[in-house]
Parts: sequence; C-alpha cells; structure tokens
Amino acid sequence: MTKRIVIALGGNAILTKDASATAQQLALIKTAHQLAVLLTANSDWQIIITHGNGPQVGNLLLQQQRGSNSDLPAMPLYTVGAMTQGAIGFWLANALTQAFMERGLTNDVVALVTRTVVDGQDKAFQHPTKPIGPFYSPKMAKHLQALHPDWIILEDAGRGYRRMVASPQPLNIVEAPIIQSLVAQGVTLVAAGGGGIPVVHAGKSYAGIDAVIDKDYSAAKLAELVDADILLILTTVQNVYLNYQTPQQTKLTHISVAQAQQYLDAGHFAPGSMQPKVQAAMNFVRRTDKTAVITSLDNVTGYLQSGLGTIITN
Ligand SMILES: Nc1ncnc2c1ncn2[C@@H]1O[C@H](COP(=O)(O)OP(=O)(O)O)[C@@H](O)[C@H]1O
Ligand SMILES: NC(=O)OP(=O)(O)O
Repeated sequence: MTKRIVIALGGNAILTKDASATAQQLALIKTAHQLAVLLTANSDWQIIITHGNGPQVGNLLLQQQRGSNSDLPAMPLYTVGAMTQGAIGFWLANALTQAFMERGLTNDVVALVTRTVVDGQDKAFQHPTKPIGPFYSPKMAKHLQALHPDWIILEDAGRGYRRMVASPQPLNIVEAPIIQSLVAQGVTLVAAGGGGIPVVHAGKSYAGIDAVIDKDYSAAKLAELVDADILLILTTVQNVYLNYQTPQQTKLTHISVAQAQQYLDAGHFAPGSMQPKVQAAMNFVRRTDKTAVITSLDNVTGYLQSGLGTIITN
C-alpha cells in the first residue's frame, strides 16, 4: 500500500567525528544505503528526507567570520544556513542516486531549497537554545565568551559547551505544496534541510531571519503539511526510554500521545536531545491522528520487518 513518509535524519547520519567534506559524504553514502532499504521493500512508498545542520552551520559561520573583511564580507546566519542546506542536500541527493542505482531503484532524487516561515516575535529570539558548531571545554568557553560578549555559550545536554542561537517554531513551509506534488509523482525529496531556511513574511514575499530551526519540529510541520502517513525520526537510539541511563531504564515501544505528555512533564526526555523529538512526534500525531516513530538509523530494517522502535499514536 502506498505510504507517504517524512524522515528526519539525526546528526550521526552525516557527521560523527570528522567534519571534512569527504567524511560527511562517506557517512551519507552509508545512510543512503540504509534508507534505500525502505524503498527496496516498498517500491510505492513516497519518501521525503530532512536532516539537521547544527554542527555544519556553526562551523561554517566560524569560517565566515574568521576570513571576513570589507571585500569578503561574512554572510548572515540565515544565509549560512542556506549554504549548509545546499551542501548537505547535494551530498545526500548524490548518495541517494548512487544507493538507488545499486539497488535497481528508478526513483528520481531532488534536493529542494526550502524556506520555513517563523514569527519574528517568537520568544525564542530572546532565549537562544539551539546549539551550533563545535563543542568547547569550560576553559575555552570562558575564553570565547570574553572574546565575543554577544555570543550565548551554554552547556549542551551534558556533552560540552556550545554556541547557542535562536530556534523559533516553524509555522509554515513555503515549498510544501510543490514538495507534495513532486513526492506524489514518485520523486524522492530532500527538503527543509537544517529545519529549512528561516524566513518571515515581508510584504508579498519573505525575508531571511537569523536563526536555526529545529529539524525535528520542521519535519513534523512538513509531515503535517504534505499529509504524510508516518513521521519517522531516526537518531542514535533504537527506542525512547524512561529513566534513561539509570538502573530503572525502561524501553518505550508503543505509547499514546497522552502517555508521552505525561512522561515529558515528568522530565524523562532530556532538553536539547530527546525532548524536542518526542514533542515533534506529539505535535504531528495530535494534528493529524497519524503515526510517529522514533528509532535509530541502524534499525530501519528492524522497524520495517518487526515494528521495532518507539511508536507514538493517539
Ligand atoms: N529518554 C531518553 N531516551 C532515549 N534517548 C535519550 C533520552 N534522553 C536523552 N536521550 C539522548 O538523546 C539522543 C538523541 O538526541 P540527539 O543526539 O540530539 O539527536 P540527533 O540524532 O537528532 O542528533 C540519544 O542519543 C540519547 O543519548
Ligand atoms: N537544524 C537542526 O535541528 O540541526 P541539528 O539536528 O544538527 O541540531
């Protein structure tokens, strides 16, 4: 049966330790083969893939600022976001073309420059929470903070210090209608990469605004707008857990939105990592009455064959 699926790829799908272009492209070739499994088993499935850009946008912003002068001006954050969307979109489209060819799949692949509309008054602009770029030691964080008093540098989910930028909620995805039309024709799409390029309404058009949108929230919005059957959030863990990394850790296999809300309120999901994924999954299920799944990229086959993963329904 035809199914339309929006897939949100976690950071490990693109970048593990080595941030070079070669290493990221190699990681994406592996990812593309893992995703091609879905279409090999179900040739009539319609797939839209989105991905993060936190490390890449932060790294590129640093490079821009280091090399800039009046002849070579640094680009603003939203433009740097667009640059990473283009680069990762290109790598992923290329990797998918290769993986599809090797499996005899004939789907066309398109990476689409995608704009995500946000509210310029979103309170997120006053409270930056999106970590970008490299991790810093406490000492380095202190040094950078003194050097750049306007930066917000905070701890990122216990993993080290990172620069934080505003991450407003996605309200709309400008290209959603064309994405829906292309995917219905059997085109496999890479869209809304890095959460989409943040824009606000400006007269009859749009203007970029400095921010990095959370890719799980924009994936949920996109899934809603294109009438997807499933929102598939692929990360590093096969399941969402209660009491994660404690002796009481309990695997969640199938939960309702009401249960997810209860666990979220009780603080089971770490802010900045699992919390936005569960919230995005809940947003999609609440608005559409469809299904959201959180599992690992390595478990695509397990999900397909045995329904392994954390499944969230109404
Ligand atoms: N309750 C939880 N259940 C499962 N994983 C959790 C939980 N709380 C925090 N995590 C962490 O969240 C991580 C996924 O978030 P993150 O690394 O930010 O995602 P992404 O794959 O999008 O880069 C997991 O690898 C895990 O370490
Ligand atoms: N834009 C975004 O959510 O990127 P990460 O997933 O890399 O943080």
